[in-house]
Amino acid sequence: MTGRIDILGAGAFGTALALTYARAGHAVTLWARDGAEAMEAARENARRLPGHRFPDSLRVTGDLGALTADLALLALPTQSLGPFLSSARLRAGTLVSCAKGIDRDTGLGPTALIARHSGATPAQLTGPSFAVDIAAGLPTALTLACADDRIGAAVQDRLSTHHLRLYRTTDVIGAEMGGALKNVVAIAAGAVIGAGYGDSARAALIARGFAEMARVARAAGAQEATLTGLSGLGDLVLTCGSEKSRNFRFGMALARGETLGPGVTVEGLHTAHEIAARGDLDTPLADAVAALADGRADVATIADALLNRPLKPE
Ligand SMILES: NC(=O)c1ccc[n+]([C@@H]2O[C@H](COP(=O)([O-])OP(=O)(O)OC[C@H]3O[C@@H](n4cnc5c(N)ncnc54)[C@H](O)[C@@H]3O)[C@@H](O)[C@H]2O)c1
Ligand SMILES: O=P(O)(O)OC[C@H](O)CO
Repeated sequence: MTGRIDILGAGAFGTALALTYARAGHAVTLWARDGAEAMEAARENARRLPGHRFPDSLRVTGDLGALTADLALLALPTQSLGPFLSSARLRAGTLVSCAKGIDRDTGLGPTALIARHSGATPAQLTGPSFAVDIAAGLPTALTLACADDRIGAAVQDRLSTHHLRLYRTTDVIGAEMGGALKNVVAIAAGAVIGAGYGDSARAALIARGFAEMARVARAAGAQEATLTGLSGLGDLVLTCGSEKSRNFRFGMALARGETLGPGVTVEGLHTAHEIAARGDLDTPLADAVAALADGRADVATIADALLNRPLKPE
């Protein structure tokens, strides 16, 4: 079934989804905070996702009033969501967040922010997916999480395409936590590779990182099965294993004393700080990523400290 879909946020991911749904026959309106007119004229997002011409059924606007679909996707970075939602007063019946993080001001995930700031039904779209892969039309599987399973099933149906297959869950917390926490582990994995510790060390870090993800997510109320699915383990494997990931590249750069260019979205940095600041659980990797990013310790010191903790059962 095709229809109208609004997408808010014309970064790499919002643009990739807009291309996907416009190609599938939906009438898509993509809202951009900056540069809407230039994108509409060029029929391309040259800054965030170059090389993909917009289909005729994709329209770009800078006017929030032009958004009238009953289903809207929010493709903004997590830390922007709260301020944006509180001022935007969106009308859509269902708002699907694509953000992978935890809001540092409130400690809330994206769907709780939607519920706090709008009357819409909140849902979360998450899982292993690089914007460039989706834009290229490569096969991709994601998780659509919605507490209301009837609405979730309808959204799953509408947002699945031939190449983009959506699975569904009502475990919104699990899906959100998997997406947020895998970014922290990806930064650590990037640091391991950047420091030259090798693939075996990265595999160990991924496994221990997954144990830490499960600990934090369970404490937040997530179901175990969600964490071993696309939104947890699936996205962890992708993000820790590819230099296409900004979180992974950020970790590599940290280990090498380099920086990424300005304006690069690195969600895991905020999530690491949020988890480390809570201090209520055993989270050595989140603590390490926060310390590394703040310049409080270097990779060698952190690796020594992690390796020399008391031995324990797995
Ligand atoms: N890029 C990917 O491959 C990918 C894949 C899956 C999920 N995501 C998630 O999608 C979210 C967005 O990532 P992205 O890759 O599109 O980021 P991006 O850096 O490419 O773009 C972010 C966009 O958000 C806009 N923006 C930022 N703050 C804003 C505000 N306050 N109001 C309005 N617009 C604002 C920017 O102008 C920019 O267009 C992140 O949470 C990310 O984890 C990204
Ligand atoms: O580039 P990253 O690190 O934000 O990762 C993008 C997606 O979350 C991968 O699923």
